[in-house]
Amino acid sequence: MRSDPRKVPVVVLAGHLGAGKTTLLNHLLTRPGARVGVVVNDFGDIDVDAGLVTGQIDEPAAISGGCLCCLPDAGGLDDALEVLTAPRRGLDVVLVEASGIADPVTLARLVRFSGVERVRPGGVVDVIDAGEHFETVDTGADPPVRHAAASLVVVNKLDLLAPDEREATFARIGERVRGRNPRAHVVATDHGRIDPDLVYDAALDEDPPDQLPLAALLREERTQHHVHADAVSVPAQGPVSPSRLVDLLEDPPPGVYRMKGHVAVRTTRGVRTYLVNVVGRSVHVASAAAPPAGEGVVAIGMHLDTTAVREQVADALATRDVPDARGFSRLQRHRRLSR
Ligand SMILES: Nc1nc2c(ncn2[C@@H]2O[C@H](COP(=O)(O)OP(=O)(O)OP(=O)(O)O)[C@@H](O)[C@H]2O)c(=O)[nH]1
Repeated sequence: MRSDPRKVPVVVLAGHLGAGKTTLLNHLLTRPGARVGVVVNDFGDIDVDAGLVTGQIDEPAAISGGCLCCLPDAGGLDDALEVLTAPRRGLDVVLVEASGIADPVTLARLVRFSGVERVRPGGVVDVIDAGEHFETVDTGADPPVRHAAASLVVVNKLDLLAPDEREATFARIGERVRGRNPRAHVVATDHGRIDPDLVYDAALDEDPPDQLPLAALLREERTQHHVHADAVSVPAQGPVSPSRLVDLLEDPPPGVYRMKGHVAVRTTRGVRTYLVNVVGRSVHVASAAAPPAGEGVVAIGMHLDTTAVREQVADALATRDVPDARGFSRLQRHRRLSR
């Protein structure tokens, strides 16, 4: 059976917190020629990811405030897909970037059973943080169920491993993925730099035949629910103290695995804005333009004491509108190391 050309493939970009989904998405959007629509699911209340999507699209449809698979009615996913698959838009593909806590099996199901007529399931791309995978995702005796949902597995961040560990780690992840899903395509990369055709070609696949694990999983009545995660979003009211900010980034509140957001700092040459990212133990700081919706940080983790986390993050983001040379040089050091 050939696919209906009037339908638009919808590809889910999944991956654990901070694995590199937004980075991969931005890489895909640099491909000239493809007309791509984007849906971004930010788990916190601040649209950090939506603000970071760059490239040749009008504007991403942002679904924030919770994880897609937990929000009632999938949090408006069908509404976004209805708009993006409208024939007058003429899109070749729609990419849905899920929050880092979303379960790929549930996401695949949301697309498969979407009420939108012009949607065609285009597969699941699962981004893996090569350095953290065996600490965060693949921690049991059996390979994780999520591997069954992926049509393409992108083993990312290999640059963060020692050169002599890369091949073995990639092979080990591939073996575990194929333990669940012999058909999954597994690629190695860093910074999401994969051939975009891999994603778009995955989108050309017909529906998987019934014997495939995904089809069976999708038929199951009970969906797999992810471990409950909490997000604490704290807006900043003005420039912050770089010393306190760096203290926060280097030593996040207990249970916080992921932090991201924009912050501004007063320097002797004016106010500078930074994009900050924490994933596990790694801290990434980059210069950024001031976000239209204002600065702020989202902290995400499992079983958080949200009141304590909020207080700690708010303390670190308290306004301090005077230059602090020592703090600034600590922040700049992180920025240099992040390049
Ligand atoms: N060194 C290195 N850093 C990377 C790579 N890919 C992404 N990063 C960095 O990792 C951090 C998280 O990347 P994102 O693309 O925001 O990850 P994400 O999966 O979208 O994050 P969530 O949506 O919060 O789950 C950022 O600081 C990226 O610059 C990589 O391959 N190597």
